[in-house]
Amino acid sequence: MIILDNVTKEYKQGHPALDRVSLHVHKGEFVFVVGKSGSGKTTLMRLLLKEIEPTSGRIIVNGYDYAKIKSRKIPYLRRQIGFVFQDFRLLQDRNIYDNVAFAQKVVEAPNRHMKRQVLNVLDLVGLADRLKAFPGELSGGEQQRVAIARAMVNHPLLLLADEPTGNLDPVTAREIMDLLDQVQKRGTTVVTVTHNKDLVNAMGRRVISLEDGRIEQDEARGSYDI
Ligand SMILES: Nc1ncnc2c1ncn2[C@@H]1O[C@H](COP(=O)(O)OP(=O)(O)OP(=O)(O)O)[C@@H](O)[C@H]1O
Repeated sequence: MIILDNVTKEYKQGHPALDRVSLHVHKGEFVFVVGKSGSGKTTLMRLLLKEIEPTSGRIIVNGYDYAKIKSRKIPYLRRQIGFVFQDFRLLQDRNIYDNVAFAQKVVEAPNRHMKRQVLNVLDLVGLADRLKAFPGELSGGEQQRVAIARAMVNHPLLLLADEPTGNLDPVTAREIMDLLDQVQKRGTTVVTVTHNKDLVNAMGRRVISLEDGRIEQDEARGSYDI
């Protein structure tokens, strides 16, 4: 699903944010990426989203070689990747239904499927009864559920989450992590950047630790003990 081969990203010459990182993530895996501030976690996510280009090395996601992909194919690639951010990034002037439906419209899904799919994912995240609410009327945890529903509505093969629980209390954070766990159980590969040691240690999943742009540890049922 994800192959990184000797990937380096230098924003400024001589200071690699990622330094010769090689990594394989299999289809359907759940992976945590941990590490101190500045260790390169967000850079890794941005490379996987093809928001930025590596300075050197090779990135292949779902069979797409990022160096070779034609620009007209990039929308197809992005359609297969959902993402969730710490600050939710919902459209404040749209209701919950429209926030999720908007992701569908972006990929020009046929209208007759749209409504059913939106309702399905909102049901999955437990918000089927809040369709008409606006983001400002929801708690942080509920807003993150909407963001996850939006990320899932196109049935992505890969879900990238950058600090999805960073703004949430511990109980809500656990609920969001359990939701990502369900997303993975439905077949989506999930890569989650987090600083939340308790959750990483509770979930017993693969943990990739970055330090100064390099992979320090990569453990199948890892813990977070930096
Ligand atoms: N756009 C940019 N231009 C220049 N340097 C950058 C840029 N983005 C990140 N960096 C640098 O790259 C390094 C890695 O940053 P990155 O944001 O990937 O770290 P991080 O592990 O996500 O940190 P945090 O946990 O604080 O979000 C840091 O030294 C950072 O200052």
